[in-house]
Amino acid sequence: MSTIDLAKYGLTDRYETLMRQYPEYSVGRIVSQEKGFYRVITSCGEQIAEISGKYRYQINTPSEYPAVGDFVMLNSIENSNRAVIHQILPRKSVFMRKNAGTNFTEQVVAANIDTLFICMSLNNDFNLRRLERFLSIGWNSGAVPVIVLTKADLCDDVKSKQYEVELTANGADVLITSSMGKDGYQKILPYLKEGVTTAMLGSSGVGKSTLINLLLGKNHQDTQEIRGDDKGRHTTTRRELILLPSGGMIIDTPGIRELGMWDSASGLEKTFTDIEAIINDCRYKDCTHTCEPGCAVLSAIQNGNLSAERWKSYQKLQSENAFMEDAKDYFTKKEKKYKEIAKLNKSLRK
Ligand SMILES: Nc1nc2c(ncn2[C@@H]2O[C@H](COP(=O)(O)OP(=O)(O)OP(=O)(O)O)[C@@H](O)[C@H]2O)c(=O)[nH]1
Ligand SMILES: [Zn+2]
Repeated sequence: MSTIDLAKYGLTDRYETLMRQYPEYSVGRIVSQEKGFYRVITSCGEQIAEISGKYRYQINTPSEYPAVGDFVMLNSIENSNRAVIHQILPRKSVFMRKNAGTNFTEQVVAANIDTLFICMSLNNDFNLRRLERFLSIGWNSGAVPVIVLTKADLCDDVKSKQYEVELTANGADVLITSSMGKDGYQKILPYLKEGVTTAMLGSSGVGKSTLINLLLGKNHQDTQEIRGDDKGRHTTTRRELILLPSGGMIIDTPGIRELGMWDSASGLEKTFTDIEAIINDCRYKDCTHTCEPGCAVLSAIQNGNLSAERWKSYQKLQSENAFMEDAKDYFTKKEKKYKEIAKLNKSLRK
């Protein structure tokens, strides 16, 4: 059986002390959250875990659910790669997302991030007010923000912009990067030490994925083989807490991205009124805009009224939104169901 050194995954003395309260369980760190289960890295490898019914019943607020980056106490189910989560160890830092318009007020998008890279591009995205907002999200979380100015190759007054940012940064480090040159991301490397957890925050398109891919040296969508499946099927799983070859980790979740998504209170519709109008002209109400006759989106792209890039960006933001909606829906339903079952059990025992 493989033994994994959890220090690489950020298990420090702090957590070692905290986990001693639960000698009956072993420790693991959540690397991704999927519909209905978590992937947890443990000293024996990756396991698929669910929260115990008892823990779920004790949950009072959504923030008590485990999230990517959490250290959890679990017990493994023998002869399987499954486990049950019984406790979350106290968080060192936490990123919350507020859901406007629902009673689902706060949700944890990631936990235990040490260093937060706040990315802002030196060209179109440059906006000191937004930087201030991101900095406050960073400081509030408990992580240490580091400002990463991207796309230096597209800016001809780097020095003066750097100066403005340093005045706004209020003590946070400011790094200049470009993903065009081979070495444009080197300044980030000193922050990626073994056991350190990082994340990238910033508006869409500032170059976060490009930087992450450079740091990884490959595309981070892993293809994993499902073992024990007679069809030898392949599935794509997205690991959201990723170990970097340089040491250290990066957390890249749709939730974290979403924190950087909105510049103001405006929603997707407001940002993409042009696309919403085009979609209205599709022949079919349930048009998927992929192959249908009379699809207004496809013809707008073809005749140049809509750029394929803008369409791609819209779809990306849409799917991030859908992901959050699904998660919200799942939690609400599951919570309700478990509470009902627990109540029923309680009344039967009386
Ligand atoms: N010129 C230049 N272009 C860059 C640089 N970094 C990224 N880009 C380009 O900018 C575009 C957006 O980059 P992404 O890495 O997808 O941006 P992102 O921040 O991950 O965007 P989201 O996934 O929407 O959050 C891509 O076309 C990149 O090729 C850079 O340093 N210089
Ligand atoms: Zn269409």
